[in-house]
Amino acid sequence: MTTSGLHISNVTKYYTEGSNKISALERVSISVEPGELVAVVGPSGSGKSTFLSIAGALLKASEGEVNLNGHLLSKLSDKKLSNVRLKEIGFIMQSSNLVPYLNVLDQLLVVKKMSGRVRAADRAFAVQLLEELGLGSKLKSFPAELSGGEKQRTAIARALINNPNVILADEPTASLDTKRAHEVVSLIANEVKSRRKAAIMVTHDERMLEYCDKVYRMEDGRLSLAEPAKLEVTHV
Ligand SMILES: Nc1ncnc2c1ncn2[C@@H]1O[C@H](COP(=O)(O)OP(=O)(O)OP(=O)(O)O)[C@@H](O)[C@H]1O
Repeated sequence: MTTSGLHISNVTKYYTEGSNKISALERVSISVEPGELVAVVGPSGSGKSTFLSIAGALLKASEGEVNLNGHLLSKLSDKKLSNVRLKEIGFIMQSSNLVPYLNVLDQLLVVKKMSGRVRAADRAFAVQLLEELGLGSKLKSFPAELSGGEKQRTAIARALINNPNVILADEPTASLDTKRAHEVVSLIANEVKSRRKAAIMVTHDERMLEYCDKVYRMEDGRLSLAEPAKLEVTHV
């Protein structure tokens, strides 16, 4: 039976700088089930980017294991890892990173093209996702014609187009005002619930924690479940 969701066990990551060994993560463990949105908060330099890169198969753990929807990442070749990244993971980054010369619909279809042919059903799914995210009237608009919130919503739809099992979001509200930030994170939460994705969001933004099922805190490379009463979010 395939293990669904994202399961990270005892992951340690060392960086070497000359003769120095820097420990960025220490025996980090977390399980995220389908339909769950968890937040990771913590001060700058605590290891959040390293953690998200390892969860997203962009960086290898020094020790420990990542099980991503049944794939044990330490056992995969680089080619298989890039396939896992393309098919199993949707990334939402701080800035939407849209291609300036593609319209909103094509931003999604170009991702589909990278993993094969674009079928009529793919186009229909892309339109459905964009409609769900309130972009039904913007299919032919170019990034320069969109607001910050619309760009980020396009990035959410793009993260979902390959129907990945895991969503990883890195400070998705960094460039948004309060209203747009709420809109974007509540849409991420809705998609995670309705499409049963296992999702992790790294955030400095305290206002967004209400949308999350669990909040973890990263401190000096160690990850722990935050008690709501003790939660302190560090702003940078
Ligand atoms: N490529 C690298 N080589 C050496 N040390 C690194 C490298 N990347 C990160 N580090 C170190 O690992 C630790 C964790 O860094 P990381 O970027 O994961 O933290 P972060 O919580 O994401 O910080 P921020 O919120 O500022 O992005 C820090 O001490 C950092 O200096």
